Amino acid sequence: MVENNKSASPKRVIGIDNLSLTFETNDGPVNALSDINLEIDEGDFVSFIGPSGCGKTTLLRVIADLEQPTAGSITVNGTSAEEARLNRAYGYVFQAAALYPWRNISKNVALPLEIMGLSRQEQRQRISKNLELVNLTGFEKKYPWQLSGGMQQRASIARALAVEPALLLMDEPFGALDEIVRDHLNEQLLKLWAKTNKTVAFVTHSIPEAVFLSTKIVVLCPRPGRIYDVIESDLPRDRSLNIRETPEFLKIAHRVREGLKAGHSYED
Ligand SMILES: Nc1ncnc2c1ncn2[C@@H]1O[C@H](COP(=O)(O)OP(=O)(O)OP(=O)(O)O)[C@@H](O)[C@H]1O
Repeated sequence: MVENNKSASPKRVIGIDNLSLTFETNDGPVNALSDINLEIDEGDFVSFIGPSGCGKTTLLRVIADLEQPTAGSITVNGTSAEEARLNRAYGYVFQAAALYPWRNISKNVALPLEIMGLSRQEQRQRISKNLELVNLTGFEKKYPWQLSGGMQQRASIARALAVEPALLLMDEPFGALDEIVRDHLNEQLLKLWAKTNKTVAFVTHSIPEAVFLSTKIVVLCPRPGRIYDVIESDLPRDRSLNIRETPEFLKIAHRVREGLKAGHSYED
């Protein structure tokens, strides 16, 4: 019998069931995440948006196995989060580019590849392929401080991509950049996503950024950190920045804003 591997339903990349995480602190317990249920499929671009302290970073860190839930369960790429981490199933991009100043761009991208023990030739191939993906070909020998903030962030994305993960975890990668640079990088990121078919989990504080980038928007609210709304976007996957003026875009942005307002205490 010929096995048909093509299933109608997409592959589940992240499955989160009744997950909670409480930090024990000197001031008592902090319920960073409470009863989270979420499914993310292959090729999804999912944004997490919510006020400060609602658990966005903690959720990303749980997916990355950098924090352990106190209740519930999580699978990443069909395995435990720990196994996924050991299998290098994800690349992680932080808010600050976190490049090593004493290494040039090429050597920064090479770092995880050196740790993986790849041959020099394989390292060279991956460096050149991924710098090309983020439009940094020609900047291999430059040091981080010789590049703009946006270019540094692109270099850190290239470094995350170089391990060839199926999943990209991005924690406010463009939060510190001005709006025009951010717009440009948003467009580039969408193109890169379309080209590579990665699954992306993306933390942001920006409503337009979340709506522009995502296939699914998860609105969180704090104390305890929980999901308030999950919005499946019906915008076409192939989009340009002009889409932000359309009624369809504004409708989704409105729903996100309403969710944020409902979960906001304004005490902070
Ligand atoms: N290691 C930790 N120990 C104790 N409490 C923590 C720890 N990490 C996070 N918290 C608390 O958990 C809650 C969620 O924090 P988290 O950083 O995930 O929020 P966030 O939504 O990412 O916030 P921001 O938008 O400001 O980055 C906060 O109340 C925070 O103070």
